[in-house]
Amino acid sequence: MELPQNPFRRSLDGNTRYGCWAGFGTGYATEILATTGFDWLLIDGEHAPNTVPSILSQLQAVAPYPSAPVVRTVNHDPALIKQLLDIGAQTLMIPMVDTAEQAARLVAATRYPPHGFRGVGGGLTRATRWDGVENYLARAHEELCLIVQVESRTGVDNAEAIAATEGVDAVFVGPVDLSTGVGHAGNPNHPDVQAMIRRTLEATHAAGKAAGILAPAEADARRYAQWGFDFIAVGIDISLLHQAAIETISRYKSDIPLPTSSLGY
Ligand SMILES: O=C(O)C(=O)C[C@H](O)[C@@H](O)CO
Repeated sequence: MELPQNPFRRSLDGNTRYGCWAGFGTGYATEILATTGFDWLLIDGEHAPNTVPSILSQLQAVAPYPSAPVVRTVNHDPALIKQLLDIGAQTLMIPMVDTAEQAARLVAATRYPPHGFRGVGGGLTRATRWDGVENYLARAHEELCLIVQVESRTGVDNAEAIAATEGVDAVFVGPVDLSTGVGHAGNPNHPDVQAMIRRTLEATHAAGKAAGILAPAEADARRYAQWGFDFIAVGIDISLLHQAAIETISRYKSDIPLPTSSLGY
């Protein structure tokens, strides 16, 4: 069979693509999201209770739907990256990338020798459809998409070099970690943080790469779309359930405390 296409990579055509964080860690919940019209879904292996098997079940659950899966790793471990690629993740988001050297090593972790050091799983893997994909070893990289997260002052300072790293396809700003790391905890809208976000966006576009960001508050998402962000996560499933539950019960009970965050995290 032909190498499966990567719908996320192919969707990055200059139009803003809207996504949702998938944080429940189950195929059942992520499949529900996949039926609702989001362009892409972030299966979060960093902060959600996910493991390689739970990510596999979510990839299988969303496969029939148009929402493209993006898998976020918990760290930079090449062994974990190998496992996630082997179960068929084609788009990876890696958190906390501060330097071009880190970015280059992450690229190498996704490529087979001589272009990198990914180990060969061959017929054991869903990625190769159990050895059914023709020329997988030579062609796998064509349908991979590597997104690195810039979410520190150092990362912003190095944004040009990170974005220009060959094999990096996109840069995703982590507004919560960035704002917290520079002394504005929970306030990505602080002018200093907004300037850092804009700088990262411009550096990414100057390198010819796509830029993404998380913005659950509608005003933020609309502003970032206007700035030219290519993909924006406009919701977090956990927060959507939490908010809807509170709104529902507070129609019947007057003593329910309303959510304090206006950012929607
Ligand atoms: O720093 C950020 O912003 C992110 O990387 C996203 C957070 O990790 C997200 O889990 C907040 O809910």
